[in-house]
Amino acid sequence: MSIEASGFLPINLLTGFLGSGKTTLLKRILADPAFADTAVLINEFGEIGLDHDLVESVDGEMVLLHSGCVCCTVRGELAAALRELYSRRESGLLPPFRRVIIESTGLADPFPVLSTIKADPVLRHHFCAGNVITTVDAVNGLRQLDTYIESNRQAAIADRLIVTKTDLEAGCEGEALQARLRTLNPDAPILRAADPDLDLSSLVAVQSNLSASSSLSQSGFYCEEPMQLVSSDGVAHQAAISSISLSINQPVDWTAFGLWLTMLLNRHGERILRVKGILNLSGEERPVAVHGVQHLVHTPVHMDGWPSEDRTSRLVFILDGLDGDLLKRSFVAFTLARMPQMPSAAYSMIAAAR
Ligand SMILES: Nc1nc2c(ncn2[C@@H]2O[C@H](COP(=O)(O)OP(=O)(O)OP(=O)(O)O)[C@@H](O)[C@H]2O)c(=O)[nH]1
Repeated sequence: MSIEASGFLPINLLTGFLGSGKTTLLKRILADPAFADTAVLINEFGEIGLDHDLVESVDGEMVLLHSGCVCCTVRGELAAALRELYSRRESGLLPPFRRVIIESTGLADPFPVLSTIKADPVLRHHFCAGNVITTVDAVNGLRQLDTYIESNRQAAIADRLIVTKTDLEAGCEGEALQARLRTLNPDAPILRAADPDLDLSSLVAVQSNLSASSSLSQSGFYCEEPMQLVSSDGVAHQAAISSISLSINQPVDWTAFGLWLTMLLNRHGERILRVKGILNLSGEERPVAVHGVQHLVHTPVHMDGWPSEDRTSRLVFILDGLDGDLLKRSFVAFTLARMPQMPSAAYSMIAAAR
């Protein structure tokens, strides 16, 4: 009996390190009419949540879990949000969605997230295990696996490993990354996001040979005792990681901003794990989404429109050991400049930051 036929609603966990392409993959899945009946929960690290704004024009229910990481600070909120989704579905306030996808933060340890769902008596009776889908960045993935234990855990627990950004990949890192992933997780298929034949239904499909109730205990999805993994340098991070959110309520000059961001990531990319934002650019009606992952600045993308009346430009940075105040001061110096040249104060702060 397939799980969908059993009446239990599969919960799929979409995980993967910061900036590895979770939201991009989620948008691709939700754009497929086959997944129209999907409820989505998005969790973000950082006080301004942006992903729900970046996932544009999605039918269905989308819930943003605010103010912290789902694996440590908002576990209760996750369980409550799932219960609420279910009860609204039952009372007809929501369409009868047939699966849930949770997009975790890029820093989430997936094990506590999964245990949270298993531990909740209400959820256990209505939901069942779907797949853990883990995105791995072909450009930054090896370095992230070397440095961050979360990245290893995310790869190890995956039912499906999706290597992203293979279109940007240089040199022979691809093979080394593949070998590392195989060591961490010998069983999960390793797929490429760029593969035109990537079968999305195989990502969110559920184990068809298990009954819903047995899958809760047998699948790796619900793991009581997380396996112990140690990053290659033997150091678990966490303490030094922080996030800062910046906003600016006047139109931004793209040339100056692009220069500021490029210099910043160039100089401090090692310690800037992620930057993302929505910008209100001078002379542009539509907002522009900007993304950076360590030293990599992605091509900015024009969004279809503003997600709300709010036209404020918003940026979120996730930092590892970099002084957030200094970054803020540099940003303020940048925003005070009226000319499209790099304001010297911002420049010198970037250069001076240690
Ligand atoms: N070239 C290329 N860019 C990609 C690919 N996948 C994602 N990106 C880009 O990588 C950047 C980050 O992608 P997101 O989907 O926002 O990553 P994320 O994992 O959701 O990020 P966080 O939620 O902050 O952890 C965006 O600019 C994407 O367009 C890919 O396969 N190829």
